[in-house]
Amino acid sequence: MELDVRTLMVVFTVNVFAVSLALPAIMGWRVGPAARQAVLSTLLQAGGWFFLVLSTFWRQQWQDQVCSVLAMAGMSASLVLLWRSIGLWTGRPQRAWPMWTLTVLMTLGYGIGFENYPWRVGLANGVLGTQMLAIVFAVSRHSPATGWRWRALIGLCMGATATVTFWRGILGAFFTASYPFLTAPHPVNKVAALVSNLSLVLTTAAILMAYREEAERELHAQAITDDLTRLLNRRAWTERAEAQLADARRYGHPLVVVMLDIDHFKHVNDAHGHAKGDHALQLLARLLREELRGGDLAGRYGGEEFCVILTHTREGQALSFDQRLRHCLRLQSEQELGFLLEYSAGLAAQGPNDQSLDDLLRRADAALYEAKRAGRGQVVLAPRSTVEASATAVPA
Ligand SMILES: Nc1nc2c(ncn2[C@@H]2O[C@H](COP(=O)(O)OP(=O)(O)OP(=O)(O)O)[C@@H](O)[C@H]2O)c(=O)[nH]1
Repeated sequence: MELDVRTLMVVFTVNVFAVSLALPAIMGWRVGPAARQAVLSTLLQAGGWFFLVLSTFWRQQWQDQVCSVLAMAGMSASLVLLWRSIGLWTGRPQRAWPMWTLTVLMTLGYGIGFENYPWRVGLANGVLGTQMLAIVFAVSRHSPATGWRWRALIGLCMGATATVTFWRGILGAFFTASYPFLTAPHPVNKVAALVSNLSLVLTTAAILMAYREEAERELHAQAITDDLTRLLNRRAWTERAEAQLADARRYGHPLVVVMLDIDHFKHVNDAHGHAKGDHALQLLARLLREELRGGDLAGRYGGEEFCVILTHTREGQALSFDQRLRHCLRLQSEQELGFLLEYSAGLAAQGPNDQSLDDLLRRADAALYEAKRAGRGQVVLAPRSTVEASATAVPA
């Protein structure tokens, strides 16, 4: 069977164009930056190949030079964009200027030295192959938040394409007589065309997998996050808090639950408007995030009520946390909201009688009620045992 290299290149170009139209049609237009750059990458690849095929109709004429330069620029830029989208998807974006610099220098060097065949073929393939290896490196870096399948697919495709690209570059630069032009029926050209076609199919599948993974991650984040404050919502907080509590019981480390509720919040809404009320909730959520340590857990429990788990923490440290938060809220609320915002808090340290999170929450809630009843703007520590707690607790 005789494979015609130019025909394979034309088929490939048509396929890349089809993919660059199909991807946005499948993903939609309102996608994140990673997916957008991946789509743009296929579009540039299609453009690059279009000019490459076009260039083969005018060998060694000025049209060949213009089309080839555009082809190299498009292909190289396409690789940079794919590399960038992988950085975003894996949560490890890198500075892009070295890659862009390579693209610009290669395009310039290629255009200026076009008459020198070994130079231009060696340079272009060397740089393109290097950029492909950068992609292989990007997908092979440890990224626990992303699946390995799509990364492995891209790594495989780019590894194979880089191999034929370097092979072509070495032939062009050092064995020019055996590799006279791009569409010559040389094995490297046939293999390159086949590898490119195969790699396009698999890379497209990998891009769609990465996109689906991103969409799933976003959906999950939305499902566990409170829209207004960006803290965990009640269900997610409860789930995680139960796990924290189980850990604390298993390893015997101290843990404190804090329930806090903004004081006179109805008045905040009535006097300053609902938007200001929302801003107040966001302010307290932000300060909570800033004041908490890594393993601690804050969530919006409902309306103007928040719940916090302080791990490896005893009552004294929890009281210091409350003092810090209270102090920051006083300062920031005057500055940002234009009025003083305060909260009441109930604090319950895990004791031997607490069988579940519900027990702890009940005691913290009773203490919060006490704080409200005692005049607000203060913290109350729940008595340690559930028996004592039920004695002081007043139904909320
Ligand atoms: N702006 C805003 N207000 C909310 C939100 N969720 C609940 N609220 C309001 O929070 C207010 C809570 O009022 P109350 O339960 O009477 O509590 P309070 O006025 O803070 O009184 P105390 O807790 O006893 O100090 C209600 O007016 C709710 O409408 C929200 O997401 N945004």
